[in-house]
Amino acid sequence: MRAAYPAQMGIKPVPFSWGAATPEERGPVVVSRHPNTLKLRNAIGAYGGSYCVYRALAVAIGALEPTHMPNLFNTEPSVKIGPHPQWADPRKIVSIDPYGHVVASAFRQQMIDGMDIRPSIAITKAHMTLEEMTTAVRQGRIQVDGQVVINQRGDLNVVKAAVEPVWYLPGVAERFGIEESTLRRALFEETGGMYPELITRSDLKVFLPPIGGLSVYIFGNPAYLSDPTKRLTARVHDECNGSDVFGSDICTCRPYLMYGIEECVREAQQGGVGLIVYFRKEGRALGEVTKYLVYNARKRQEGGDTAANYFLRTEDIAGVKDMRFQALMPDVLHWLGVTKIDRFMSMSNMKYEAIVDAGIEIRERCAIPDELIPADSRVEIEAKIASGYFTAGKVLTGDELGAVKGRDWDDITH
Ligand SMILES: Nc1nc2c(ncn2[C@@H]2O[C@H](COP(=O)(O)OP(=O)(O)OP(=O)(O)O)[C@@H](O)[C@H]2O)c(=O)[nH]1
Ligand SMILES: [Zn+2]
Repeated sequence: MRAAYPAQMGIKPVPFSWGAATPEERGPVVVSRHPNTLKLRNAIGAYGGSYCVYRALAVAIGALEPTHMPNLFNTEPSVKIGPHPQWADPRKIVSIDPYGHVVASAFRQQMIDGMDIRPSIAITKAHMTLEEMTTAVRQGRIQVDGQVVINQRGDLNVVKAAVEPVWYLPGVAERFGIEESTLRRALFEETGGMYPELITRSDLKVFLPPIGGLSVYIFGNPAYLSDPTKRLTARVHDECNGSDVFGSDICTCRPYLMYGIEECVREAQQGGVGLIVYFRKEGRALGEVTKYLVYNARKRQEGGDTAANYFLRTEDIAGVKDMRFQALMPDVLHWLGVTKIDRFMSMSNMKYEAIVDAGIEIRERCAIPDELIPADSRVEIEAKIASGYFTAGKVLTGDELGAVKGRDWDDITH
């Protein structure tokens, strides 16, 4: 039987030095409670982000052997990313493991010796078919070149990566200007006391939090991302399932994402490279339940759903208007070796400031074109612009904001 709190005796965490220049000097992130690894753990939490809970369920019902170790044969990255100088700076990357994709090769010997070490990043390649790209090709906005756009249907050739969070707690605390102990206490409390080691094992500095990660989509040659002589168009997007997947018209999320992809494709076809980073931070990281509660409150508001009240309603319910904390977001750009972005497909001042604060130059900010904004999402976009989002146009105030109204629920007949 595996003890919940193993005796301290014999505990010998694998040496680990965040921000080291090579994976060998840095050491592997060892978090598994596999019997071979239990006493060697140098991190808190579990592999797999939020999916560790499903793994628990699989073990609980007997569908998965708790001692199963992955066979990583042939799972290596489809393209080489890095190493980049940013990886050797303990301050530049604090929320992902820059060596997360080279685990199988860098720590081969440890794995042969029986250690349970897992990649936190996987890099593959794919084709993707999107209705908007099919239309772009049909309307002649985008040409088929056989490389980036591979056929008349507008199918795209991409390299993509999945990245799970790996937090270096002193670095995360420093990024937000707080004490590490304050961060550890809040993480312990707000996860229902789920990770006692946050409090009891201050020697363990790495935490794999049970949250969603991010996906990276690269259009064109991935090596160009870190080449300052090549142009880069990029969009960083936070998940909005209702719009991104299901086409809800209350916000601009999918139209902006698709516009970003089209511009990435265009950049890649002109000899540069395109990048989309997609974060699992639903509803500004407040979650979809909060988001829908806000939608209800907005639509039932006396005087209608107006831009003037947009953020107030969110704050009433969630206590804050945003929990995405973009300060950690640029880590993935450092991982990719990005030093400047030529065209940034976003109006968000929070994303912009986080990237510029991380020392990455943004040369041009590109707003979503007016014709792509669904009527009901005027409320959102005008409220965002009034709160500081980038625009080349007019910033509405006072009564003007109150006059921007969304669709009434009365219009919905069922
Ligand atoms: N809580 C809440 N979240 C929303 C609402 N509408 C959209 N969202 C979320 O807001 C986030 C929007 O992220 P992005 O599409 O990256 O856009 P942005 O950060 O606002 O800025 P841009 O880059 O200019 O598009 C996503 O996490 C959405 O799920 C809303 O009414 N309430
Ligand atoms: Zn949205």
